[in-house]
Order: sequence, then structure tokens, then C-alpha cells
Amino acid sequence: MSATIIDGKAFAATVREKVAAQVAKLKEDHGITPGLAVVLVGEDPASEVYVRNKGKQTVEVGMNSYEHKLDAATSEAELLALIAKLNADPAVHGILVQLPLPKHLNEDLVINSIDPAKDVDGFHISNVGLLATGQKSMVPCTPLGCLMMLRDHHGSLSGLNAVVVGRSNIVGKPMAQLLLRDSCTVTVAHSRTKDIESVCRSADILVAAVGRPEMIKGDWVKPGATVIDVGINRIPAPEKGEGKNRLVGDVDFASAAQVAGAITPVPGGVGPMTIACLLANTLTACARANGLAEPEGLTA
Ligand SMILES: NC(=O)C1=CN([C@@H]2O[C@H](COP(=O)(O)OP(=O)(O)OC[C@H]3O[C@@H](n4cnc5c(N)ncnc54)[C@H](OP(=O)(O)O)[C@@H]3O)[C@@H](O)[C@H]2O)C=CC1
Ligand SMILES: Nc1nc(=O)c2c([nH]1)NC[C@@H]1CN(c3ccc(C(=O)N[C@@H](CCC(=O)O)C(=O)O)cc3)C=[N+]21
Repeated sequence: MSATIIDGKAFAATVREKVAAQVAKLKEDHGITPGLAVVLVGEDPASEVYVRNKGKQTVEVGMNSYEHKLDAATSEAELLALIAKLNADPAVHGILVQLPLPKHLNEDLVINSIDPAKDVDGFHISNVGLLATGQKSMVPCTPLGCLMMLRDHHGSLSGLNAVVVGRSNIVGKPMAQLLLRDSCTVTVAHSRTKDIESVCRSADILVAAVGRPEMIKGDWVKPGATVIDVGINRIPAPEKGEGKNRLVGDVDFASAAQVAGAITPVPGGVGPMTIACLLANTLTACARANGLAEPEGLTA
């Protein structure tokens, strides 16, 4: 193994410390406590783990956490009514609706009903447009976490070739926007990309957000490249016992780490940074809502 391991878990802890320090100052100077509302519809077990982790870490940095667990059969009208209530609640500075939603709910409609100023996921069309045009917005947590790790590792990203594999609204597209803003030459690859292996091999920065366990192999990676693995896939792990699972990324870590200059592991890479950035965004939303200065070192 030759690559430097980029420790997202440790980095996330430093981000949370910064958030906690600024939350304490907000309380002391202004008597304000940032509040994050998380809405979970249905009982997806993986989603419940994220919601629990988010709730715990929110409280640890001194913020208020409001959890709304709704039945899988919740109607669109009921969900929209809850969001309207959270939009109007001055104690709530951030609102996150866990995706994916059950099939009978229109995701675009639901996301676009969140007050853009409280949209800590950065998924509302206003925030997407603001990011695309280089204006101040809420930046999606996962790409923001990736950008923070990349800037920390490289300093400047200017002029580097970046390849993002995946074009989803929640990861691939906003990641490409952020890299473009940092003056990378950006290629977005997807399921119809021809000769995707060579495209990947052209990357100085390779971001994998595909949802296919260990798809990207070492020989797809340019020697010395930085590899950011966003994928979170649970695969069977019979070696751990009958019916057990383990977590792997979209990159075949063992072979890619032989070739890359630096690489994020799964778990312990992008995932913890996503939650830390959610807390950072909640603090940012709270500061903006109160006309206070932007938190330092926590925005894109
Ligand atoms: N660590 C974290 O914090 C987070 C992790 N994730 C994880 O990241 C991964 C991606 O998530 P998300 O963006 O929501 O996924 P989506 O399923 O929404 O998007 C996947 C993208 O990958 C592309 N793709 C699928 N198969 C291939 C293939 N064989 N070759 C090339 N491209 C392919 C799709 O292309 P096309 O558009 O052509 O169909 C699509 O653009 C998942 O593993 C998810 O669990 C997601 C969010 C946060
Ligand atoms: N509105 C919305 N916003 C999201 O940001 C969002 C979402 N919906 N739906 C689901 C995906 C997925 N996601 C993860 C966040 C953290 C970890 C994480 O912390 N992972 C740990 C391991 C966790 C474990 O072991 O289960 C790690 O990678 O080390 C994973 C996945 C956010 N998402």
C-alpha cells in the first residue's frame, strides 16, 4: 500500500470542534441555540442509523435536535404541513428530510417546500441555482465534506483534472459544481460514459459516487491521484458470521490504494464528514437567520 489515507473520521472531529466552539459563542454572546429538525418517513434501517447518529452529534455540539419520525403511509399533505410548521418555527434553523422518500411522495415537491434559508441539505432549487451561478447558498453536505478534504490535502485545486463518477442531484452534480468553482477541469461520468476506465485514469482527483460496491479498480486510477470514495454499500460478509454484512465504498480500496497518492476509506471517510458538514450548515443557517457573521472555516 502506497497511498496516504485521508482520515475523514478525524477530520470530521475537528470540524465538529469548530462548530461546537462557535455554537458556544452564539449562546454566550446572543443567547441563541441553533436547532436542526430531521424528518424521517418510514422505517428504512440504514436511514434510521444516520438519523440516530445525526441526532446524537447535533446534541454533542450544543445544538437542539428535533426528530420527526413519520409512518411510511404518511400522506404528502401531512408531510407538507409538518414542513410548513418547521419553516415557521424560529427555534428551527435547519430542516433535513431524509431521502429517499417512500414512492408515493413527490421528492422534488417536498424538498422545494422547505424554506431555502433552512435547507441545510442544499437540495432546494434556489440553492442549486445559487451554487451554479457562484452566489452564496447552502452547499450540499457530502460534496462540501469532500471539498474540505481535497482542499486540506492539496491546498489549491486550480488546474487539476477532476472526474466525478455519478450525476445525482445530491452528490455528483453539486460535487462537479464545487470542483469547477475551485478551477478544476471537470468531467462528469455516468452509466452511459464510453470507456469509463480511461476517463477515470485521466483524473488527478477522482470522486466516486455510483452506488456500485468496489466498482472502481486500481488500474482505473492514475498513479498518484487523489481518490474520494463517496459510496456506502452494505455487502454480505460471511467471514464475519452467518447473515453478517460489511460496509464498502464504490472503489476497490485494496487495489486503488496501491496506485493512488491519497484515498478516503469506507467507513471513516466521506460519511463522517457529511454529518459534520450538516452541523456546519445548521450553524451557518442560524448565523444568517440572525444577521450575524458567517462562521469561520466552515463554508465552501
Ligand atoms: N457518504 C455519504 O455521506 C453519502 C453516500 N452516498 C452513497 O454514494 C453513492 C451514490 O449515491 P447517489 O448519488 O445518491 O446515487 P444515485 O443512485 O442517485 O446515482 C448514482 C449515479 O451513478 C451512476 N452509475 C450507476 N451505475 C454506473 C456504472 N456502472 N458506471 C458508471 N456510472 C454509474 C448513475 O448513472 P446514470 O445517471 O446514468 O443512471 C448515477 O448518476 C451510494 O453508494 C450512496 O449510498 C450518498 C449520499 C451521501
Ligand atoms: N436528505 C438527505 N441528506 C443526506 O445527506 C443523506 C440522505 N438524505 N439519505 C442518505 C444519504 C447517506 N448519507 C450518509 C451520511 C453519513 C454516513 C456515515 O456516517 N457513514 C459512516 C458509517 C455508518 C455506518 O457504519 O453505518 C462512515 O462512512 O464511516 C453514511 C451515509 C447521508 N445521506
